[in-house]
Amino acid sequence: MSVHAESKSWSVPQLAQARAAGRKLVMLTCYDASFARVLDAAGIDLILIGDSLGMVVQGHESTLPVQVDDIVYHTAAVARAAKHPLKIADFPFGSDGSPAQAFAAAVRFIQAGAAMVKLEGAGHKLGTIRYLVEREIPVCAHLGLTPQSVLTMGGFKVQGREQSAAERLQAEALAVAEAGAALLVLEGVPATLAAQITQASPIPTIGIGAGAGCDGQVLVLHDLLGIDTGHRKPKFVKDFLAEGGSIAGAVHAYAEAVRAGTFPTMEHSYA
Ligand SMILES: Nc1nc(=O)c2c([nH]1)NC[C@@H]1CN(c3ccc(C(=O)N[C@@H](CCC(=O)O)C(=O)O)cc3)CN21
Ligand SMILES: CC(C)C(=O)C(=O)O
Ligand SMILES: [Mg+2]
Repeated sequence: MSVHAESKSWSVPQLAQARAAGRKLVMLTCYDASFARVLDAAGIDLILIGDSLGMVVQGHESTLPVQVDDIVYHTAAVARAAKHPLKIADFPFGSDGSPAQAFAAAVRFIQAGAAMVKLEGAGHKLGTIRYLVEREIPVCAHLGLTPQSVLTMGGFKVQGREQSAAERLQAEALAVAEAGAALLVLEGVPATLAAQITQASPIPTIGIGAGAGCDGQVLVLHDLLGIDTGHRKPKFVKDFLAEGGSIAGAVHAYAEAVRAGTFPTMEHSYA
């Protein structure tokens, strides 16, 4: 039996309560049971079974080859071991193209142990968010640098730098909340813009490369452990293993830094 830093299990309504109480939300990606035990014991609030597994576990150049079966498999492994964190399963590319298709995948994610599902984008995805929420499936939105848009973006590029793009992002953030999303990941967005979006947002925001003004932070687990995944390292990545001294210590150091507001600094953000 592991010793848990937090004894409670997270529920979706508690996300808004944490935000109202001024408590930062600490999220990490995780793909297997052994690491899930470490994250659970360290008191991580939210675990994302991210489609980033395509790059850090499967060795692909992008997240595009990931399948629904892969997310189901890894969600089940994580859910067996992590009891307290809220588990969020990431829709892989092409699995959320229509509301009915997304619903079928979401049911598999929930039955594998997820409590929430995450999808990239707004636009036609707003209808899908509404469709899932009406069917009692909690949804996390994801805007800004959406890695599944790598082909149209022409690479993993910071989003919202021009005024028109910033305004579009602000409108999308309000729209996903209006459609029923309960959480919003902001990735690869200038820190000032992410802070403005967070202030205007009716739902909590989680940043990755979006500055310290968000309501919480997320990182890819392998990045926090300083593992060379063979891909270009984004500016927002910080190796916590050096200061943490061990894998559990690194996860702990990350959680403490997010809660204290000492991570990220501008060194790990975009101006
Ligand atoms: N290990 C890992 N960490 C991640 O954060 C991550 C993945 N994999 N795979 C899926 C996506 C891809 N991500 C990425 C990948 C690269 C950059 C990157 O190199 N960005 C440039 C931005 C340049 C600019 O537009 O100014 C950078 O210099 O940080 C950002 C996000 C985030 N996600
Ligand atoms: C980087 C996070 C937000 C993600 O979507 C993933 O890990 O797949
Ligand atoms: Mg993802």
